[in-house]
Amino acid sequence: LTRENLQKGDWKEMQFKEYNFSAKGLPVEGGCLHPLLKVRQQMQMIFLQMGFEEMPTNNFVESSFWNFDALFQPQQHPARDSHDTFFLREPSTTKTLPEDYVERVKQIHESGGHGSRGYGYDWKREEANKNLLRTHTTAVSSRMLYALAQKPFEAKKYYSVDRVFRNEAVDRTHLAEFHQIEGLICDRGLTLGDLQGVLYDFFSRLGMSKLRFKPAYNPYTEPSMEIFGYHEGFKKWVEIGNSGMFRPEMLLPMGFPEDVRVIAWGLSLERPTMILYGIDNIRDLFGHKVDL
Ligand SMILES: COC[C@@H]1[C@H](c2ccc(C#Cc3ccccc3)cc2)[C@@H]2CN(C(=O)Nc3ccc(OC4CC4)cc3)C[C@@H](O)[C@@H](O)CN12
Repeated sequence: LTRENLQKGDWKEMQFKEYNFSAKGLPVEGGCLHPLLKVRQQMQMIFLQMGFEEMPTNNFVESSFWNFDALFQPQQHPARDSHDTFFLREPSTTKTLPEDYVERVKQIHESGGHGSRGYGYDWKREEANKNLLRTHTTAVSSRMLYALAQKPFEAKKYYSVDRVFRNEAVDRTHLAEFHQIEGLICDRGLTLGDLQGVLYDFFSRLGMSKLRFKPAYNPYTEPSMEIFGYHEGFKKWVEIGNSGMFRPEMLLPMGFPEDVRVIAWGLSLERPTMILYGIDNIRDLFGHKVDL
Protein backbone atom coordinates (compact mmCIF):
# COMPACT_ATOMS: atom_id res chain seq x y z
CA LEU A 1 0.00 0.00 0.00
CA THR A 2 1.79 3.16 -1.15
CA ARG A 3 0.80 6.74 -0.37
CA GLU A 4 -0.47 7.08 -3.97
CA ASN A 5 -2.91 4.18 -3.87
CA LEU A 6 -4.07 5.24 -0.42
CA GLN A 7 -4.88 8.67 -1.86
CA LYS A 8 -6.48 7.19 -5.03
CA GLY A 9 -8.75 5.01 -2.83
CA ASP A 10 -7.66 1.65 -4.39
CA TRP A 11 -7.82 0.20 -0.87
CA LYS A 12 -11.67 0.20 -1.07
CA GLU A 13 -11.54 -2.77 -3.51
CA MET A 14 -8.82 -4.66 -1.60
CA GLN A 15 -9.59 -7.67 0.69
CA PHE A 16 -8.26 -7.32 4.25
CA LYS A 17 -8.43 -10.03 6.91
CA GLU A 18 -10.13 -9.27 10.24
CA TYR A 19 -7.74 -7.46 12.64
CA ASN A 20 -6.76 -9.97 15.31
CA PHE A 21 -6.73 -7.91 18.50
CA SER A 22 -5.64 -10.92 20.58
CA ALA A 23 -2.44 -11.40 18.51
CA LYS A 24 0.61 -11.15 20.76
CA GLY A 25 2.93 -8.21 19.96
CA LEU A 26 6.65 -8.72 19.36
CA PRO A 27 8.35 -9.68 22.62
CA VAL A 28 9.94 -6.55 24.14
CA GLU A 29 13.65 -7.04 24.86
CA GLY A 30 14.54 -5.95 28.41
CA GLY A 31 17.59 -3.70 28.48
CA CYS A 32 20.50 -4.24 30.86
CA LEU A 33 23.29 -2.10 32.27
CA HIS A 34 26.77 -2.55 30.77
CA PRO A 35 29.03 -4.50 33.18
CA LEU A 36 31.74 -1.80 32.96
CA LEU A 37 29.27 0.84 34.10
CA LYS A 38 28.05 -1.36 36.94
CA VAL A 39 31.60 -1.89 38.23
CA ARG A 40 32.36 1.82 37.73
CA GLN A 41 29.33 2.63 39.89
CA GLN A 42 30.55 0.12 42.51
CA MET A 43 34.04 1.69 42.57
CA GLN A 44 32.58 5.22 42.86
CA MET A 45 30.42 4.09 45.80
CA ILE A 46 33.48 2.62 47.55
CA PHE A 47 35.47 5.84 47.12
CA LEU A 48 32.58 8.05 48.27
CA GLN A 49 32.02 5.85 51.35
CA MET A 50 35.74 6.27 52.10
CA GLY A 51 35.39 10.06 51.96
CA PHE A 52 37.08 10.66 48.57
CA GLU A 53 36.03 13.41 46.14
CA GLU A 54 35.95 12.80 42.38
CA MET A 55 38.47 14.64 40.19
CA PRO A 56 37.32 16.39 36.95
CA THR A 57 38.53 14.00 34.24
CA ASN A 58 36.51 15.37 31.30
CA ASN A 59 39.53 16.11 29.11
CA PHE A 60 40.99 13.23 27.12
CA VAL A 61 43.44 15.66 25.50
CA GLU A 62 46.27 16.67 27.83
CA SER A 63 49.66 18.39 27.49
CA SER A 64 52.86 16.40 27.89
CA PHE A 65 53.61 18.84 30.69
CA TRP A 66 50.80 17.65 32.98
CA ASN A 67 50.93 14.05 31.76
CA PHE A 68 54.72 13.63 32.16
CA ASP A 69 56.88 16.65 33.08
CA ALA A 70 54.92 17.67 36.21
CA LEU A 71 55.27 14.04 37.34
CA PHE A 72 59.09 14.27 37.05
CA GLN A 73 59.00 11.82 34.13
CA PRO A 74 62.09 12.65 32.00
CA GLN A 75 61.60 13.78 28.39
CA GLN A 76 63.66 10.90 27.00
CA HIS A 77 61.62 8.27 28.88
CA PRO A 78 60.45 5.52 26.45
CA ALA A 79 56.81 5.92 27.56
CA ARG A 80 56.91 9.42 26.00
CA ASP A 81 57.65 7.96 22.60
CA SER A 82 54.99 7.93 19.90
CA HIS A 83 55.14 4.10 20.03
CA ASP A 84 53.47 4.29 23.42
CA THR A 85 51.66 7.61 23.32
CA PHE A 86 49.07 9.13 20.97
CA PHE A 87 50.29 12.66 20.20
CA LEU A 88 47.83 15.09 18.59
CA ARG A 89 48.42 16.64 15.19
CA GLU A 90 45.83 19.40 15.70
CA PRO A 91 45.94 21.19 18.13
CA SER A 92 49.48 19.90 18.43
CA THR A 93 50.64 22.18 21.26
CA THR A 94 49.42 23.66 24.51
CA LYS A 95 49.89 27.39 24.86
CA THR A 96 48.92 28.15 28.45
CA LEU A 97 50.92 26.71 31.33
CA PRO A 98 51.65 28.38 34.70
CA GLU A 99 55.02 29.92 33.73
CA ASP A 100 56.52 30.19 37.22
CA TYR A 101 55.70 26.53 37.92
CA VAL A 102 57.07 25.45 34.50
CA GLU A 103 60.35 27.14 35.42
CA ARG A 104 60.57 25.14 38.68
CA VAL A 105 59.79 21.90 36.80
CA LYS A 106 62.55 22.70 34.28
CA GLN A 107 64.97 23.28 37.15
CA ILE A 108 64.14 20.04 38.99
CA HIS A 109 64.53 17.99 35.75
CA GLU A 110 67.81 19.68 34.75
CA SER A 111 69.67 20.25 38.00
CA GLY A 112 67.52 18.85 40.83
CA GLY A 113 67.07 20.76 44.06
CA HIS A 114 65.47 20.06 47.45
CA GLY A 115 68.09 17.34 47.92
CA SER A 116 67.45 15.75 44.49
CA ARG A 117 70.21 15.40 41.88
CA GLY A 118 67.74 15.86 38.99
CA TYR A 119 68.36 14.19 35.61
CA GLY A 120 71.03 16.53 34.22
CA TYR A 121 69.61 16.88 30.68
CA ASP A 122 68.48 19.97 28.71
CA TRP A 123 64.75 20.16 29.39
CA LYS A 124 62.81 21.46 26.35
CA ARG A 125 59.64 23.51 26.58
CA GLU A 126 58.58 22.36 23.08
CA GLU A 127 58.51 18.77 24.34
CA ALA A 128 56.31 19.74 27.31
CA ASN A 129 53.93 21.65 25.03
CA LYS A 130 53.06 18.61 22.90
CA ASN A 131 49.40 17.65 23.20
CA LEU A 132 48.51 13.99 23.61
CA LEU A 133 45.70 11.66 24.66
CA ARG A 134 46.38 11.20 28.37
CA THR A 135 48.17 7.94 29.07
CA HIS A 136 47.00 7.83 32.72
CA THR A 137 44.61 9.65 35.03
CA THR A 138 47.71 10.65 37.02
CA ALA A 139 47.79 13.65 34.64
CA VAL A 140 44.56 14.80 36.32
CA SER A 141 46.03 14.08 39.75
CA SER A 142 49.00 16.36 38.97
CA ARG A 143 46.65 19.20 37.90
CA MET A 144 44.57 18.78 41.07
CA LEU A 145 47.61 18.64 43.34
CA TYR A 146 49.13 21.75 41.74
CA ALA A 147 45.84 23.62 42.32
CA LEU A 148 45.75 22.37 45.92
CA ALA A 149 49.32 23.57 46.53
CA GLN A 150 48.36 27.16 45.54
CA LYS A 151 46.01 27.45 48.54
CA PRO A 152 46.66 27.32 52.31
CA PHE A 153 47.32 23.65 53.06
CA GLU A 154 44.37 21.32 53.64
CA ALA A 155 44.40 17.51 53.52
CA LYS A 156 42.44 16.00 50.60
CA LYS A 157 41.30 12.58 49.31
CA TYR A 158 40.70 12.45 45.52
CA TYR A 159 39.74 9.70 43.08
CA SER A 160 39.18 9.34 39.34
CA VAL A 161 37.69 6.68 37.03
CA ASP A 162 38.02 7.45 33.34
CA ARG A 163 39.44 6.52 29.96
CA VAL A 164 43.17 6.56 29.21
CA PHE A 165 44.94 5.89 25.91
CA ARG A 166 48.08 3.89 25.13
CA ASN A 167 49.53 3.40 21.65
CA GLU A 168 50.05 -0.32 22.18
CA ALA A 169 49.50 -3.49 20.19
CA VAL A 170 45.94 -4.67 20.78
CA ASP A 171 45.22 -8.31 21.57
CA ARG A 172 42.69 -10.40 23.49
CA THR A 173 43.31 -8.65 26.78
CA HIS A 174 44.75 -5.31 25.68
CA LEU A 175 43.10 -2.42 23.89
CA ALA A 176 44.59 0.91 22.89
CA GLU A 177 42.42 2.41 25.59
CA PHE A 178 41.15 1.36 28.98
CA HIS A 179 39.60 2.87 32.07
CA GLN A 180 41.98 3.71 34.87
CA ILE A 181 40.89 3.99 38.48
CA GLU A 182 43.11 6.14 40.72
CA GLY A 183 42.93 7.16 44.37
CA LEU A 184 45.18 9.57 46.24
CA ILE A 185 45.46 11.04 49.74
CA CYS A 186 47.37 14.27 50.38
CA ASP A 187 48.27 14.99 54.02
CA ARG A 188 51.17 15.89 56.31
CA GLY A 189 53.35 13.03 57.50
CA LEU A 190 51.71 10.14 55.58
CA THR A 191 53.81 6.94 55.52
CA LEU A 192 53.99 3.75 53.45
CA GLY A 193 52.00 2.14 56.28
CA ASP A 194 49.15 4.57 55.61
CA LEU A 195 49.28 3.55 51.93
CA GLN A 196 49.11 -0.15 52.81
CA GLY A 197 46.29 0.58 55.24
CA VAL A 198 44.15 2.43 52.70
CA LEU A 199 44.82 -0.37 50.16
CA TYR A 200 43.56 -2.97 52.68
CA ASP A 201 40.45 -0.84 53.26
CA PHE A 202 39.79 -0.25 49.53
CA PHE A 203 40.37 -3.79 48.27
CA SER A 204 38.58 -5.49 51.16
CA ARG A 205 35.47 -3.64 49.96
CA LEU A 206 36.03 -5.47 46.64
CA GLY A 207 36.23 -8.82 48.43
CA MET A 208 40.04 -8.95 48.47
CA SER A 209 41.22 -8.88 52.08
CA LYS A 210 44.51 -10.80 51.74
CA LEU A 211 47.07 -8.55 50.07
CA ARG A 212 50.76 -8.81 49.20
CA PHE A 213 53.01 -5.94 48.18
CA LYS A 214 55.98 -6.22 45.81
CA PRO A 215 58.59 -3.47 45.30
CA ALA A 216 58.14 -1.82 41.89
CA TYR A 217 59.23 1.28 39.95
CA ASN A 218 57.27 4.25 38.62
CA PRO A 219 59.04 7.46 37.49
CA TYR A 220 56.76 9.55 39.71
CA THR A 221 56.53 7.49 42.90
CA GLU A 222 59.19 6.36 45.36
CA PRO A 223 58.76 3.86 46.92
CA SER A 224 56.35 2.05 44.59
CA MET A 225 54.54 -1.25 45.15
CA GLU A 226 52.70 -3.69 42.94
CA ILE A 227 49.64 -5.00 44.74
CA PHE A 228 48.51 -8.64 44.71
CA GLY A 229 45.27 -9.95 46.18
CA TYR A 230 44.29 -13.52 46.97
CA HIS A 231 41.20 -14.41 44.93
CA GLU A 232 39.10 -16.88 46.99
CA GLY A 233 37.31 -18.07 43.83
CA PHE A 234 40.40 -18.88 41.76
CA LYS A 235 42.35 -19.91 44.88
CA LYS A 236 45.31 -17.90 43.59
CA TRP A 237 47.02 -14.54 43.84
CA VAL A 238 46.09 -11.97 41.17
CA GLU A 239 47.78 -8.67 40.37
CA ILE A 240 45.26 -6.01 41.41
CA GLY A 241 47.09 -2.74 40.88
CA ASN A 242 50.10 -0.50 41.44
CA SER A 243 50.79 2.21 44.03
CA GLY A 244 53.36 4.50 45.58
CA MET A 245 54.25 7.80 47.21
CA PHE A 246 54.59 10.76 44.81
CA ARG A 247 58.20 11.95 44.77
CA PRO A 248 59.34 15.23 46.37
CA GLU A 249 60.61 16.21 42.88
CA MET A 250 56.91 16.28 41.91
CA LEU A 251 55.40 17.81 45.06
CA LEU A 252 57.92 20.45 46.10
CA PRO A 253 58.03 22.38 42.75
CA MET A 254 54.19 22.56 43.07
CA GLY A 255 54.72 24.52 46.28
CA PHE A 256 53.71 22.01 48.98
CA PRO A 257 55.33 22.34 52.44
CA GLU A 258 58.24 19.89 53.02
CA ASP A 259 56.24 17.57 55.33
CA VAL A 260 53.30 17.04 52.90
CA ARG A 261 53.09 13.53 51.44
CA VAL A 262 50.81 12.05 48.77
CA ILE A 263 50.06 8.33 48.66
CA ALA A 264 48.33 7.01 45.55
CA TRP A 265 47.30 3.83 43.83
CA GLY A 266 45.78 2.73 40.52
CA LEU A 267 44.00 -0.17 38.89
CA SER A 268 41.90 -0.68 35.78
CA LEU A 269 38.13 -1.02 35.41
CA GLU A 270 38.28 -3.75 32.74
CA ARG A 271 40.24 -6.32 34.73
CA PRO A 272 37.98 -6.37 37.81
CA THR A 273 34.92 -6.34 35.53
CA MET A 274 36.21 -9.32 33.54
CA ILE A 275 36.93 -11.20 36.77
CA LEU A 276 33.68 -10.25 38.51
CA TYR A 277 31.58 -11.08 35.44
CA GLY A 278 33.61 -14.02 34.12
CA ILE A 279 34.37 -12.37 30.77
CA ASP A 280 37.54 -13.75 29.18
CA ASN A 281 37.76 -11.68 26.01
CA ILE A 282 38.04 -7.94 26.53
CA ARG A 283 36.40 -7.45 23.12
CA ASP A 284 33.15 -8.74 24.56
CA LEU A 285 33.42 -5.88 27.02
CA PHE A 286 34.60 -2.78 25.22
CA GLY A 287 36.23 -1.69 22.02
CA HIS A 288 35.34 -1.89 18.32
CA LYS A 289 33.70 -5.09 17.21
CA VAL A 290 36.42 -6.50 15.01
CA ASP A 291 37.14 -10.23 14.84
CA LEU A 292 40.84 -10.64 15.45
C1 LIG B 1 48.93 -0.70 31.21
O1 LIG B 1 47.82 -1.12 31.99
C2 LIG B 1 48.17 -1.68 33.20
C3 LIG B 1 46.92 -2.24 33.75
C4 LIG B 1 46.11 -1.48 34.79
C5 LIG B 1 46.77 -0.49 35.64
C6 LIG B 1 48.01 -0.68 36.21
C7 LIG B 1 48.58 0.30 37.04
C8 LIG B 1 47.87 1.49 37.30
C9 LIG B 1 48.42 2.48 38.17
C10 LIG B 1 48.87 3.28 38.91
C11 LIG B 1 49.39 4.26 39.83
C12 LIG B 1 50.57 3.97 40.53
C13 LIG B 1 51.05 4.91 41.42
C14 LIG B 1 50.39 6.12 41.64
C15 LIG B 1 49.22 6.38 40.92
C16 LIG B 1 48.70 5.47 40.01
C17 LIG B 1 46.60 1.67 36.73
C18 LIG B 1 46.07 0.69 35.92
C19 LIG B 1 45.90 -2.87 35.41
C20 LIG B 1 46.00 -3.02 36.86
N1 LIG B 1 45.56 -4.37 37.27
C21 LIG B 1 44.24 -4.55 37.69
O2 LIG B 1 43.43 -3.65 37.59
N2 LIG B 1 43.93 -5.79 38.22
C22 LIG B 1 42.78 -6.04 39.00
C23 LIG B 1 42.18 -5.08 39.79
C24 LIG B 1 41.08 -5.37 40.59
C25 LIG B 1 40.56 -6.66 40.60
O3 LIG B 1 39.47 -6.84 41.42
C26 LIG B 1 39.09 -8.12 41.86
C27 LIG B 1 38.12 -8.87 41.21
C28 LIG B 1 37.78 -8.15 42.51
C29 LIG B 1 41.14 -7.66 39.82
C30 LIG B 1 42.27 -7.36 39.01
C31 LIG B 1 46.62 -5.36 37.37
C32 LIG B 1 46.80 -6.20 36.10
O4 LIG B 1 45.56 -6.42 35.48
C33 LIG B 1 47.75 -5.60 35.06
O5 LIG B 1 48.22 -6.69 34.30
C34 LIG B 1 47.09 -4.63 34.12
N3 LIG B 1 47.09 -3.34 34.67
